[in-house]
Amino acid sequence: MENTLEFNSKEVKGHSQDWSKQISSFYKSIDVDSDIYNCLENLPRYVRVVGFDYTIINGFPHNYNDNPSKRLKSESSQKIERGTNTLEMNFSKDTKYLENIAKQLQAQIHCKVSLSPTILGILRISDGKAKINNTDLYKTGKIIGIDLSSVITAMSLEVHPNDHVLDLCCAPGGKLLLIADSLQKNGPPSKKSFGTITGVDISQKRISICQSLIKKSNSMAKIRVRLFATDGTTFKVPPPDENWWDFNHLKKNPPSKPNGLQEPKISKTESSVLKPFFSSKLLRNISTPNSLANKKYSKVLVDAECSHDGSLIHLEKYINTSSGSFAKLDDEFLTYDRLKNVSDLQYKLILNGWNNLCVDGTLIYSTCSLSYKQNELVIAKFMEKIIMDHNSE
Ligand SMILES: C[S@@+](CC[C@H](N)C(=O)[O-])C[C@H]1O[C@@H](n2cnc3c(N)ncnc32)[C@H](O)[C@@H]1O
Repeated sequence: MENTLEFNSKEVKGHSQDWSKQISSFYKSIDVDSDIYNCLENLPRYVRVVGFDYTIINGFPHNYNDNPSKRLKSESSQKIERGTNTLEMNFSKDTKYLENIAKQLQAQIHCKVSLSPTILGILRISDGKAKINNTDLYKTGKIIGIDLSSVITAMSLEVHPNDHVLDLCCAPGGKLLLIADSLQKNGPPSKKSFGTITGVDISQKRISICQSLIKKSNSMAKIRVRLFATDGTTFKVPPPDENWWDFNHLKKNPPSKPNGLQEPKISKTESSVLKPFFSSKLLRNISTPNSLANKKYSKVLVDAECSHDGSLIHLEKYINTSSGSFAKLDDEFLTYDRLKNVSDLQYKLILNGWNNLCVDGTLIYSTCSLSYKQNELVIAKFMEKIIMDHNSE
């Protein structure tokens, strides 16, 4: 099916009403409710309670009228399958804690806050425009804003505490921080929990925001994070040694040069020459032995740059603020040149994500666009390439 939105973006630029009609018909053609923008007025928003092991409650999706608190109390513990592990969750203890945070938040922002009926650890704020930045809970890093779809994307990686995760387009870092928390679910780093997350983003400004969010976070999981401000299409730094967290191991195997960094030899994005933009002290001090130069990540997330047409909250910001309009959205995100190049960029990002992924690893590709050109067609081109490469080996 053709993506009318992108093919016609040049013609509709500056004609916001046409564009709005056009996006509606585009959604209709892919079986998305064509009235999708009519609900822009009453969207809820979501926040994540930092430090949880985010768990889908009894499968997904759920009836939104369900009462999660009541249901969770009646099923005080539940076995959850996570990869090859079965985890026992104590819902009633978690629910009490979450209800308490929801109550505090409600008192601070003066609108209804409830537990998400689908994912334990997520709170639903009835008013999508409610601001959380001035609340104590946000300032002390106990909650962080996130879309429900972002939570589901990050959870789809099914991270295990020993996974080394690569997030190739990480800023501002909502998914990265959630994944870090999931790595921490068995407690501090150890032999059984040495997982890390490496975030990469090309935008210095956005990665600085990511760094601030990490610093603000109340979660110990930030010890597992390192960030690189560089191009995700060529990034090639291996994951850390599995003893990175062990001071004694470090003492016995000190890095050969300060910070384990060597003079650039090949390219700026090559292994062992690229300096992290941010990392915990332990992760910064590791040296990458030559034997690990070809080591790869067990999980890769490519949350690619896109046209943002599927993000209703994002669109609402453009349309319902005094300076906003569909035309502004066109100018900033849907220009012909941007759309022409974005699917090439997406293809290069997913291909490099694949090159950084170990055998039997998991790669998730996501966008906040509903367009075929940026989703199905990128995946098809990528699959074609890896099948061809495989056959010619
Ligand atoms: C959809 S946003 C990522 C959102 C992020 N994963 C999160 O959960 O907060 C896409 C990001 O891709 C970044 N980006 C664009 N081109 C890139 C490239 N060549 N390499 C790495 N990052 C890139 C943008 O700067 C932007 O921050």
